[in-house]
Amino acid sequence: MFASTSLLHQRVQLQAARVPAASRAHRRMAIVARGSGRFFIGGNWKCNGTIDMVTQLVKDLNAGSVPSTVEIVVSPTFVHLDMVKRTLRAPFQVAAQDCWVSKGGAFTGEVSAEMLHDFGIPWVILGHSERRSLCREDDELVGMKCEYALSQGLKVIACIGETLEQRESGHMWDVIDAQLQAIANHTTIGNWTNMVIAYEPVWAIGTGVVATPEQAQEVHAHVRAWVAKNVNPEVADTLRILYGGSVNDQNCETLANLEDVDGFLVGGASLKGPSFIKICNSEHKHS
Ligand SMILES: O=C(CO)COP(=O)(O)O
Repeated sequence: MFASTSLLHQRVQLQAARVPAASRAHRRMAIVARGSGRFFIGGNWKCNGTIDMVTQLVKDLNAGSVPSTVEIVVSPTFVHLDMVKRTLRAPFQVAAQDCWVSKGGAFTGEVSAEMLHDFGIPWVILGHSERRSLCREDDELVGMKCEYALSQGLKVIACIGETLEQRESGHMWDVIDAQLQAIANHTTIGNWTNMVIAYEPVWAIGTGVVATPEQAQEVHAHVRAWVAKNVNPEVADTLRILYGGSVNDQNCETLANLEDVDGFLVGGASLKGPSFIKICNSEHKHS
């Protein structure tokens, strides 16, 4: 089910219109030329899984057929991470769901970026809304985490997104801009190629209410325009902006076809192997 269309955002469309954007096809060629998958699918397993369940999920993913043009990264819990990394076949990669903000040491319960790098974990998700709300991670902390993880050679899936209250009260663009600004403050231009941005409206996460194609495209275009204006136009052209929030194997094709949607970050549906494989094939059908 798609959420009802909001009419909030002429400002963004005007802003987006001022920035000469590369076409989707041109953008994807540039992304491929620098060696990345032109479309990106993340599977965020959150705090789920037993050894048996994870073993079966890895088996299902390994048996699936996925296009070589798509970069696919699954993110198990810390305890399952090494097991999944060792048993999942290429092209699947793995990501941690978080890491500590600085060098490891006396920080009970934490896992540092250098430990992940040492284990050969290429990616980390940072700033997920569940960590922002449940663990009180603010914009500045998320920016600092991005900076440290990137400095240790990790690639980052940086999450942003507004709550329903922020959207309905007209504060959504300020919230999104502040989240982007904090990330940009801590990221060198060169490091943006090691980062993807995941737009995950909080009201769509785990609710079954997915953003409408208009809502998703509007925010993705805004994010690209913001990065073009405040970071660098070339960075914006090749930045992969993912949508997350109730993506499933039924709605993924419509969303994958949107101009500024370069992939997904999938929660619940990434725990079901066959569904996730279908989502991994959603963009391929449009190429
Ligand atoms: O939070 C998400 C991915 O990080 C989205 O979760 P759902 O796909 O379960 O809505």
